Amino acid sequence: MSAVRENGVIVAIDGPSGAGKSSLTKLLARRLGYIHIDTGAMFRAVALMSKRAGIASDDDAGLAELCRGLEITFVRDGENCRVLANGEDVSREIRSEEIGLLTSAISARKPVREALLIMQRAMGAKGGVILEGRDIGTVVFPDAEVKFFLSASAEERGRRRYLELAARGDQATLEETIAKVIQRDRQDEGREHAPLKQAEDALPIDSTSLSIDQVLTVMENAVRERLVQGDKG
Ligand SMILES: Nc1ncnc2c1ncn2[C@@H]1O[C@H](COP(=O)(O)OP(=O)(O)O)[C@@H](O)[C@H]1O
Ligand SMILES: Nc1ccn([C@H]2C[C@H](O)[C@@H](COP(=O)(O)OP(=O)(O)O)O2)c(=O)n1
Repeated sequence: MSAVRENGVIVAIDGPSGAGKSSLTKLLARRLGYIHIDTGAMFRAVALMSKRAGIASDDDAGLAELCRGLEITFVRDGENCRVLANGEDVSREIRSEEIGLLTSAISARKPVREALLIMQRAMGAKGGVILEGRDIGTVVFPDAEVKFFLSASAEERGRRRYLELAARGDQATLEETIAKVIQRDRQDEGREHAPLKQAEDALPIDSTSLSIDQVLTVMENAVRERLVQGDKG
């Protein structure tokens, strides 16, 4: 175990939509016995609750009020993790394409980022966690012991998302899906607050031509090497 923090190290996995963050975080957390924190799901939960409350995506005062009264928790469900918003399981509802697009707008608002930043730091401060998102290694935990920036070509990420949507019966075409991925990239990279970008000390992994297992091996080796370093003090 690392001598760095109480429960182990903090691992940050940042990257654009469809790069493989959720898949790899889930597998790596299982390998290491770490907690998986899906920060994207937290932003999605805020987006869902704002939609239900009729709060516009640019109503910063309304969004700040909403976040003050919102408790987001993760509950292990066998191999999976349920996302609860004020005790309600919203795991499925937050995954719709509509909520995904709304989340991209909501996540650009400063009050939302400030509120979730406090929650994310409280969840991960003791270590033994893997957080996936857009700004983990740059804003949430700039002192994270291990940082990855996981990417892939827009075409490959669109293809992966297209296969996912098709498996859910969604009729979107491959071309439409690639275009949406590129649109989300632009929004996530171009926003003023905590834009998507690679931390200077992050290990870049381009998964365009790598399998999930190949990426997992690279990540696990990097974390275990850091744990050994930590034990040496
Ligand atoms: N290296 C890879 N090769 C092939 N498919 C992948 C790879 N990484 C992820 N996928 C698949 O791509 C889709 C999106 O992966 P996901 O982990 O949800 O990405 P993100 O969380 O970065 O949006 C999933 O269906 C996943 O199984
Ligand atoms: N730490 C984070 C995580 C997600 N976001 C934004 C970026 C995305 O547009 C939405 C949804 O993130 P999510 O990771 O669920 O989306 P993908 O699975 O990557 O398509 O939230 C963010 O701004 N900061």
